[in-house]
Amino acid sequence: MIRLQSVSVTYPTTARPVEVLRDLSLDLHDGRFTVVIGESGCGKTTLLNLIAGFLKPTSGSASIDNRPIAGPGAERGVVFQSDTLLPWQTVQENVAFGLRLAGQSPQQRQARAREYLALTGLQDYADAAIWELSGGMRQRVSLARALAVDPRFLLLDEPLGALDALTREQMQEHLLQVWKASGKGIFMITHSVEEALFLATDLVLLRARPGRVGSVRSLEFGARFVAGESARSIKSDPEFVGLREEILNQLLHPQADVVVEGALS
Ligand SMILES: Nc1ncnc2c1ncn2[C@@H]1O[C@H](COP(=O)(O)OP(=O)(O)OP(=O)(O)O)[C@@H](O)[C@H]1O
Repeated sequence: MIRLQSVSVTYPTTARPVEVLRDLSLDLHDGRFTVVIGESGCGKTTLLNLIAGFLKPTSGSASIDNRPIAGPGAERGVVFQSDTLLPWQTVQENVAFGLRLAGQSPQQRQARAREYLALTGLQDYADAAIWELSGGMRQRVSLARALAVDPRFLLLDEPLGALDALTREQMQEHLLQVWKASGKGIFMITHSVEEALFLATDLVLLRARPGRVGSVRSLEFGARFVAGESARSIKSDPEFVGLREEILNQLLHPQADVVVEGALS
């Protein structure tokens, strides 16, 4: 389990120190799909950077299995909004890239890359060049590359934000299928309330200035999708629609916060 305990982050900018997160506590459980939503600038990426080990808290602690997070680690794979693929390499070479750093033989790397290309539905594109792929396919390559090193947690910073609406819906379904098949813990940032509701098992609303947890909810819409219900049926369910409006209202009128107890541990 990844645990953030009373973390605060203050950036020492040239004008004056900026307190971005204050006294934030959050648990990320193995195998759960935690989604963070909150207004622009409330500190979501800062939170992801803490979990990834790119940043240390100004105060408080970030730990994995009670060990302090001292930097990036192979058990936490990160996928960013814009892909960071190597354009001169093929799809399969990109997926195998991280495995070279992990010290695997060429045969092991190719076998593992093929396995994760199949998981992300890209088995027919192994030899394609990156520039031949659509935005959604590139994000799937990024996902396959992060999964191939077998992290316990995937950290996704607005991974679907640059995609058109239809591809985004398809990728949401795809993410849930990958989550189910891989059993990984996922931590994801999004700006879309609908996306957050559909994907999250644990939905975290961040409050702004300084960023702190407004509420945490346990949800089962994603579990219903992986159990076989269609995305359209789930997203048009009155319960889903009602929650979407409620959360939009909370984002627009922060005083409407409700902290749901028991979802943090
Ligand atoms: N390295 C930094 N130095 C100084 N200020 C920073 C730094 N990184 C982020 N900030 C500031 O901290 C605040 C939170 O930034 P962060 O990127 O974490 O928010 P966010 O919720 O992810 O935003 P968005 O939704 O717009 O991506 C912003 O005001 C940003 O300008």
